[in-house]
Amino acid sequence: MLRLEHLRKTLASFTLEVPLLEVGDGEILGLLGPSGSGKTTLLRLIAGLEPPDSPPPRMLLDGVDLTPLPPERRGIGMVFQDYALFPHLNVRDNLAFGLREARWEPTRLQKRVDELLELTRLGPQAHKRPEALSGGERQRVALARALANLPGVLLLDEPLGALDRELREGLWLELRGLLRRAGVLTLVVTHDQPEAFALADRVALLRAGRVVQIDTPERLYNHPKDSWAAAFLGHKNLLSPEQSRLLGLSERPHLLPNRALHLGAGEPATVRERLFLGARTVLSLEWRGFSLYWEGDESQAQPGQTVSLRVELQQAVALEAGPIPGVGRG
Ligand SMILES: Nc1ncnc2c1ncn2[C@@H]1O[C@H](COP(=O)(O)OP(=O)(O)OP(=O)(O)O)[C@@H](O)[C@H]1O
Repeated sequence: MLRLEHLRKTLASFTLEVPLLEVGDGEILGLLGPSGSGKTTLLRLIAGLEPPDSPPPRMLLDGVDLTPLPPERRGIGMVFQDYALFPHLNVRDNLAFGLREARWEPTRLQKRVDELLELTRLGPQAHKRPEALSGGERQRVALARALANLPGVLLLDEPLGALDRELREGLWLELRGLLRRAGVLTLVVTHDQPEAFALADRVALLRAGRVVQIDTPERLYNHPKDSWAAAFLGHKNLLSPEQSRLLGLSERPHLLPNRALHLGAGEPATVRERLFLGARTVLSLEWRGFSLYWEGDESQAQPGQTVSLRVELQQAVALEAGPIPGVGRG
């Protein structure tokens, strides 16, 4: 288990402050937050690439404090966005490199490389150099190399960031499966909400150097803490305290999740805009003077038409006050 206590780092006007963070054995924790929220700084502190502020924190890995140890003695594997593979070495030698440096005995080393090729299903590519690999294959080599020396913790910084959107989505299943098979406690940084949800067992949401909420993807999405978290996680229908009151809810911010909105058998709503996104259709609706977004499998409703909308207000989720205003009125 990894347990961080009283971790603090100031960089110019930015401060990262993590009073307590625990990650379980074999757990994949996603670090999700906007640009500049401190995700990379947190990884760098754990890896020992950045010194923490004093008084020194405690960073316990299975009870051993990593804080005084240099990076190479922390038992941490890292994958950066650019993968940093050795271009002149084939896949097998890229994987063997660190093990040779660590003076692994040759038979044990070859066995470990074979295991890694099997784990990452890179056997057929073993004799190719990085230039002859696809983006996804390079990413797997980088991951295999980070796992080579049996690290206690794996740190992934935007591991799919070098790949384009469609390829990234295709690799979520593969990467998730690979991490599961590897069974190593992993922290994975991403600024992409679906990616964090797809890869992680739990997600820590960072804002301005603080972990504002940490939970399973489902609970985080269904019960964001405040309006900021709800908006960052992709929710569109946020009500201000005043709007909540007008709808008969308590006078605090609320989230109307998509499951609360049903087309058919309700009150009239005017379609302002319709977006067809392939698997989903999005409608921007005006209902009782509120702007609401509906999202579903299909709707043929066109801008200017009136549809019937049923809003289940009992599904509204109460939020703490946050900086994002509610949905537009009028
Ligand atoms: N060496 C440094 N000196 C001064 N400020 C720094 C330094 N490194 C990072 N920062 C600042 O610390 C803050 C957090 O940076 P960090 O890279 O951890 O954020 P991030 O969440 O990983 O962002 P991104 O998603 O853009 O990579 C930013 O405001 C950044 O400008």
